[in-house]
Amino acid sequence: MSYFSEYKDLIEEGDLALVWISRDNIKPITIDAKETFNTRYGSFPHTQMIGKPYGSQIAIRTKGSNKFAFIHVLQPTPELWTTSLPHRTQIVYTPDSSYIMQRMNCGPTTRVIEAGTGSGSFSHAFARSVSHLFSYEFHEVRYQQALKEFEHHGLINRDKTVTLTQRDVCANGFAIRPDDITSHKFGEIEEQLSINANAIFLDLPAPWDAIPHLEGVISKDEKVSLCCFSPCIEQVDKTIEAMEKEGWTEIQMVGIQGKQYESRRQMIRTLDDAIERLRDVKKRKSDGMERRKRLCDSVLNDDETKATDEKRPQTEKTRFNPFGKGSRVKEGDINYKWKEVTKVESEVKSHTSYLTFASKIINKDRNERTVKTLLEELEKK
Ligand SMILES: C[S@@+](CC[C@H](N)C(=O)[O-])C[C@H]1O[C@@H](n2cnc3c(N)ncnc32)[C@H](O)[C@@H]1O
Repeated sequence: MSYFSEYKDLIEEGDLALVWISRDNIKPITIDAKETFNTRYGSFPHTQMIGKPYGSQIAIRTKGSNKFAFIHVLQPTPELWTTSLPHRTQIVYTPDSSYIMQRMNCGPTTRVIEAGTGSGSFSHAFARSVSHLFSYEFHEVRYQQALKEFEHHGLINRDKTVTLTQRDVCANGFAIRPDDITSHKFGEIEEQLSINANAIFLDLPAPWDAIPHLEGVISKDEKVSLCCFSPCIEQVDKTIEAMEKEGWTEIQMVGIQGKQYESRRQMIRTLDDAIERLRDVKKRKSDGMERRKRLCDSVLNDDETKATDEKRPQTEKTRFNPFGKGSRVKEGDINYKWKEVTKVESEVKSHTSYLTFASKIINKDRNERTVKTLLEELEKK
């Protein structure tokens, strides 16, 4: 099965599962009854996970203490995989990949070319949504690792969602033939794979060398979208030059700036609360001054015992104070009033590259028959 596009309820032997330790710490594991997942908080035998529903919390008592350590076992998604995958290269993160896919109108009929495959982060997102992904990687070891991973994850399956090919696309283009190193199994009379791509994503150091090779492998009868992912503005400049030379239009460069928005509850504080708080501050100030004066007097009078034994006056400090100090109240406590607020991260994290988009329509002839059929269908509605 494809772990990334099909859902299942229960955790089973042999499954690829993602262990959520914290937001920044997610680890992929293959469920095996003989294995144990070790963390610095404790060890979790896989047998405790098997048979439980995905999303379950697994808790263990930590060694030498009465506390609990826990993890959550999740089903893989392309988004979670992006945050947990083994990095073989720089990768494309979800804020960029989701934007790119919607800009290129990716859907169940899209045939995508992706180069290079790298760590396969974007490949997993494409594979879930599109009709077919043709992914190219020229580095032999990275190609082999990606092939093994895609097979294990069910991306190269009977429906052949993904075709992975070892190729330098800048030097040799995108056409796939029987003597190429590729995951595609050629039939006896098949001479060349029909690619007919309508979306192309290039994450390469020199996309301008790959762009001239696209003409022969893209769809001729529909609008084709292209996106190049480049960290430097000089690369953008050279890419745009190549796009214009090769007849690509609607060129636009975009940068994604992502921020995390956290939803939380904030206690509603009234004017009475504010007045009470000011009274409390004033009282504690005068109590403190008096105590200090008494302490000085007793030291001057050499009355040390009295000074140390003197009990501190009771203040309102330990009572709940809606302005922060005092006893803590759990967020959402039903004894207090709350409102929903949004906390925004101050830092912008997701900008890793410039995204240069373009489009091309090769065959601009109006197909009168198709237009007539479409208009007739519209009229019927
Ligand atoms: C930054 S990584 C791609 C990361 C990928 N987008 C991801 O999300 O995991 C770039 C990859 O392109 C490959 N590459 C560079 N030049 C290439 C070329 N001319 N043909 C094919 N692959 C190439 C590199 O080996 C590298 O693995």
